Amino acid sequence: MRKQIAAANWKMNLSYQQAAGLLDELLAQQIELAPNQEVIFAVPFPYLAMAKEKVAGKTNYFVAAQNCSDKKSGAYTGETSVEQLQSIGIGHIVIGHSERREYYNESNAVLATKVDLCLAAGVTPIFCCGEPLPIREAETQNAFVQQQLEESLFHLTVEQVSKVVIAYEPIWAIGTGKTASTQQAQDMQQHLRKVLADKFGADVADGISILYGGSVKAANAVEIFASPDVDGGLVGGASLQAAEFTAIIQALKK
Ligand SMILES: O=C(CO)COP(=O)(O)O
Repeated sequence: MRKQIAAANWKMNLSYQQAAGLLDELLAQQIELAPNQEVIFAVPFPYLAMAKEKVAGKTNYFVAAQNCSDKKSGAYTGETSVEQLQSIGIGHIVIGHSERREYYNESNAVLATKVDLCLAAGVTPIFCCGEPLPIREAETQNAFVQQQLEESLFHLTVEQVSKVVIAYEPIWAIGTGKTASTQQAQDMQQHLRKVLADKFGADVADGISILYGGSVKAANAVEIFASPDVDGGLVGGASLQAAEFTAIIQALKK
């Protein structure tokens, strides 16, 4: 079975002390993960080293950055490169979250470059995609999200794309409490897997983990994760609560 992943996206939340305390509380549960299960904490840049230290030695627990530069290196004040993140042991980076696409104008082309930089450095990109509400209301979501994959991932080789984790996050479900229905999530993720199969072959598509994100909670995680094409979740608000995120981890398919 492909990897089942519970990924926490803390976004720009928590003080250092709160972040350290949350990790201590979560890790103290000593949740045993099955060989195909992973937990990833996507934490703000200043907390990466601390988080790495706390998950050290815990099998299948990882720390991710929430972004990276689309430049390899150089005079880009304030930016952080993939290679700098890799050099401190960061092996996963969230790429193209809808908040970065919206607030920082990250295009599919820029995101393709970021994916390339991740793969060149041996870092796993967690590639985010998803439609805004008007697209959903127009019922053109499949074409919209398919285009995001086509423009950012379809230049990859079979070997490269097999290393990508995808997170489908309908923008209208992010932070709203209005979770996509289980059917809506499954329909889209099944469509994305078919699109990937048509391009890269069924075996490769079947091996790619596709997460759902958008108001995942302890109360809905079991139902959402049970769908055949949902391989876990990328979780915002609920990941800031130890009890919530513990339940979400425990909802992963084995
Ligand atoms: O953006 C998200 C995760 O990346 C989802 O956020 P919420 O879980 O708060 O809806």
